[in-house]
Amino acid sequence: MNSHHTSPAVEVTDLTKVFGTGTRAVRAVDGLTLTIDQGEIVAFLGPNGAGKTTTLDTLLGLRSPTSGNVRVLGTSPHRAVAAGDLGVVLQTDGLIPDYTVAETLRAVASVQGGHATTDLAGLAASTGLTPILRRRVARCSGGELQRLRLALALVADPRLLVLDEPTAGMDVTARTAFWDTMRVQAHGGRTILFATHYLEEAAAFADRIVIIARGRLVADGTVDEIRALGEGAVVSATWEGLDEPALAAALKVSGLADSVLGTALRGEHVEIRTSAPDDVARWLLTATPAAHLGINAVSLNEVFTALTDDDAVA
Ligand SMILES: Nc1ncnc2c1ncn2[C@@H]1O[C@H](COP(=O)(O)OP(=O)(O)OP(=O)(O)O)[C@@H](O)[C@H]1O
Repeated sequence: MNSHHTSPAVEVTDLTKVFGTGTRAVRAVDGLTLTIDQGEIVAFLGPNGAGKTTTLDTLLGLRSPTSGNVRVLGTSPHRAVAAGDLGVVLQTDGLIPDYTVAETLRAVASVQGGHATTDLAGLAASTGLTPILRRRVARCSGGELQRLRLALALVADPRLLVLDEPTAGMDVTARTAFWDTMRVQAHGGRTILFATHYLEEAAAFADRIVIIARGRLVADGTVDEIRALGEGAVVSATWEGLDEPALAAALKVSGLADSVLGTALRGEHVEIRTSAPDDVARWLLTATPAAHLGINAVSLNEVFTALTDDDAVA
């Protein structure tokens, strides 16, 4: 086997990208190191301005690093693109409004030359475009356009597919349909790297979640590993007639106040985030009027906010 097949799909080493100079310099990516193996499906998350797009642009050869190194499938981004190994779905691109979906597919396939699939009908079918092949680009919905962009990215059957917020602005139905299509494409060892703001879709679709903030890596792991970074669990219950002072007083008497990381009270619904969920649950059931008890892991959203919060201690 040659190194082309065994090398990582993506190797980012100490990548830094600075825009501008002097007092106006922006460190968009700040010493990022990341390896993605072939066949992995990775979600790339971070708040606005975290450096996701800049990192992806560097991987695609659209920007050069200020320092550090980026390799794609064992070679430079430019070589990987030239070899047809890299498929890309970006937030903006130059689709031609007057072309139909079919014409767009044919045009892109023709410029890809020898790398392009000869089975455009099959590609259209697998990306859900068959019913709209004769529709003009100008008349396509946002979700249809993204499926078209996906099909264009797949024309050369690339081994690495990079998508920058592919479902931004889609409604829930369109997002679900898009990821159903993506599932079909995530076969045969294709590596998929996508940036997103939607934690649920990262958790539902990716094997691995990479979170960056201010250009730096803040977390990297499976969905369960990321979730486990959230401290404690949330015990929820209904408690008739409860108000904030009564809750504080009851917790004080319970002897469990030290384990409590936070509380939220909405009407009769109380949530207690705690490092001792079993003890808090037992106390609620045996020593208080609380009912309808539930214990849940801290949500991914809460973990994400805690990890990427600007005020968080690094
Ligand atoms: N061409 C540029 N010139 C100057 N600054 C830039 C440029 N491109 C990006 N930046 C800055 O670099 C930082 C990272 O931006 P980037 O677009 O990579 O973040 P992002 O994580 O993709 O954000 P979003 O989720 O909002 O798309 C931001 O502060 C942004 O303003």
